[in-house]
Amino acid sequence: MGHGELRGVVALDGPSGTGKSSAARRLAATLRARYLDTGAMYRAITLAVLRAGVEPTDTERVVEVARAAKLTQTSDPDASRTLLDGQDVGAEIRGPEVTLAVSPVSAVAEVRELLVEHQRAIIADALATAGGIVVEGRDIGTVVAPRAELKVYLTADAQARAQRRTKQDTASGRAATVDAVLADVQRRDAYDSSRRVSPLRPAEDAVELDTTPLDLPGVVAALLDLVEQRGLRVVAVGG
Ligand SMILES: Nc1ncnc2c1ncn2[C@@H]1O[C@H](COP(=O)(O)OP(=O)(O)O)[C@@H](O)[C@H]1O
Ligand SMILES: Nc1ccn([C@H]2C[C@H](O)[C@@H](COP(=O)(O)OP(=O)(O)O)O2)c(=O)n1
Repeated sequence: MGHGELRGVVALDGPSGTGKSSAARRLAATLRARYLDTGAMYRAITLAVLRAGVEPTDTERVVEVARAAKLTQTSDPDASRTLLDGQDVGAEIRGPEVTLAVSPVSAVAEVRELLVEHQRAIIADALATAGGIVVEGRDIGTVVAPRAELKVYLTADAQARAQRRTKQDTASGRAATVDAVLADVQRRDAYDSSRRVSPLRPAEDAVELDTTPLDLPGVVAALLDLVEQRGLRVVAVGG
């Protein structure tokens, strides 16, 4: 596989609805780099927990399920897929049942250890094969890739984030009101920021980017600027 135009790791963190997934995917596609959605991995383990009939707060059994689950996360920005025990669960992991249960599951230290190890292996492989990867989540700059060449922490007003999510849910056929989505966004923000293990917070050396006044192309352009300023964009010679 040929090398793309990104050298190294771009870490994108931030709360729900700030545009991490969409911006990371577009940035990676533009730079012909790899893309890793770590939230999808926590969601897939959460789906496995629900399918096993285990309570998301039953830490011991959650860890057993996480250990037994066969999780595959692909890193192609144009076809990022999540497979659980061989089955594509991309749609199901975005549903309300998983969204409701994902915070307690992702607060379990052993679950995080397993997934962080898996994520680091995907990153190492991407660096070897494509030269660069954009990784998004909550703890990429702080825990998963603390030596990332660029760390960006995305923020946006809760109201703006709830509006974006509501539009997205409606478009994918899930009924949602802005108020209900706002309550969910705030509940998860509080939970993810206050958990003991790897809480959501910006790395000390992260650049903060407030996306409230920006549209998606605007966010991607700002990220591309940062990539170029750091000298991480190389123009491939001969493809
Ligand atoms: N800057 C933006 N302005 C308007 N809508 C946006 C912006 N960034 C993302 N969106 C939309 O908001 C929704 C949530 O974005 P997503 O990338 O999934 O956020 P995150 O990964 O941070 O939760 C998506 O429907 C996306 O298209
Ligand atoms: N690196 C990560 C990524 C996600 N998580 C947790 C916290 C989030 O509430 C869930 C779901 O993440 P995801 O990015 O898919 O969620 P949103 O797209 O923001 O709704 O997983 C995490 O703890 N660490």
